[in-house]
Amino acid sequence: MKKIPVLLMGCGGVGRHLLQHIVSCRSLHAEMGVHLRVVGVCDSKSLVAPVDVLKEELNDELLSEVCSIKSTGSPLSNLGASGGCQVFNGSEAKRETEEIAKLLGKSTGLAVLDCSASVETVEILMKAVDWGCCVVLANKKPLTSSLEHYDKLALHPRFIRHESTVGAGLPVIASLSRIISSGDPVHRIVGSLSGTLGYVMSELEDGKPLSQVVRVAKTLGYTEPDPRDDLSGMDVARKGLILARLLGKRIVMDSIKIESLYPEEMGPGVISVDDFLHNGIVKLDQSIEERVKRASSNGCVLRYVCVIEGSSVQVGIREVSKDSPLGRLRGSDNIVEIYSRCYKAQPLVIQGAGAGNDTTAAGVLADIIDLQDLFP
Ligand SMILES: NC(=O)C1=CN([C@@H]2O[C@H](COP(=O)(O)OP(=O)(O)OC[C@H]3O[C@@H](n4cnc5c(N)ncnc54)[C@H](OP(=O)(O)O)[C@@H]3O)[C@@H](O)[C@H]2O)C=CC1
Ligand SMILES: N[C@@H](CC=O)C(=O)O
Repeated sequence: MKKIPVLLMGCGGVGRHLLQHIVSCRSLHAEMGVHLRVVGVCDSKSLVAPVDVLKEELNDELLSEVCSIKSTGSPLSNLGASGGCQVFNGSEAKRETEEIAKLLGKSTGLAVLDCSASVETVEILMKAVDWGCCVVLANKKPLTSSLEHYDKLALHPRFIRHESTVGAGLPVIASLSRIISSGDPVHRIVGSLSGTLGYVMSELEDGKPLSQVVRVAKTLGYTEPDPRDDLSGMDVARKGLILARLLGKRIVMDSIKIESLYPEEMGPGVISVDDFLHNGIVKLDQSIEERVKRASSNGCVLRYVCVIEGSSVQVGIREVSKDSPLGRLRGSDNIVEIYSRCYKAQPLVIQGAGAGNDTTAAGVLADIIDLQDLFP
């Protein structure tokens, strides 16, 4: 049986679903001759790991306990050391995470999984790459910070997978990578890349207020931890940047034109998430309702669209015909249209659920299995 050691950073909605998928797929993976050996789980402050990471793993019972503790909103540190596992907190957790990555990266191999929404993981990811670890990302931030970080992560393409960073579990990165490696030049990508904004726009069409649908989108697991990351267009811009960089464009976030759905005075530096969701966003209900009605009187609907063409990436609201593929999109579905030499008149179209913890975690799991040939 091939053993793949994995260390998970981030145990929120996506991370917990991933652990549940790993456990529920045990017999399927055994039939495939693969066993995922969980050697560490981190949240923002703690790490839980077996005493001897070379020989032991966190067993399925413990993984279930981790999931139930985190699903109540409690910190991982509540777990307490028991049953052969150790809990490290604060700077000790960071140090120990690095020790595990160094030890296993250089011996058995290790897949470091980033299911956090933090930019702080970049530091360990950079070191993990140097130590020979594989990296699997749901987190878009490491790929959308500086070009220096991007280049380092992308240097060994066989060692990195990040399908869930664009379109959640949809095969967007895999399809685009195949087109690129076949030498088929991609001219243009047009897409609705946000599950949250797709859901919001189609619910607005049904006459619901923005404030209400954003709160529902959060409970459904579609939004980023701070839904303003979606509403500002930043999350879509990150996806656009990831696709553009995959196409070889040397661009940075500052060069992307982004339309935000809320004004600066409701931004993260000014009011809290709770304040925004309970008091701020209701003030936007009327203006967006009017915009939806204006579009409807033209036979159109609003969609938050990303267009990548040449070295330009633009993201913002567009009025599109109700009968167009973008206009027919419902709920959290994403659509990505890729135009290339081979897909010139009719684009290659990828469409389906583009957000949600279940599908995102499934995408991460498929990425890990895709790396199996790199492990002894
Ligand atoms: N939900 C979706 O549909 C999709 C999500 N994604 C991406 O998946 C990622 C996770 O999303 P989601 O699960 O909803 O987010 P959550 O906020 O639910 O979970 C984030 C987790 O990351 C932990 N964390 C924060 N900082 C660090 C750190 N420095 N090191 C280790 N762990 C850390 C948090 O710890 P603590 O619990 O202590 O706060 C928390 O457990 C995001 O990057 C998101 O963009 C991608 C595609 C689709
Ligand atoms: N918040 C994101 C989640 C996936 O990346 C979205 O709504 O698309």
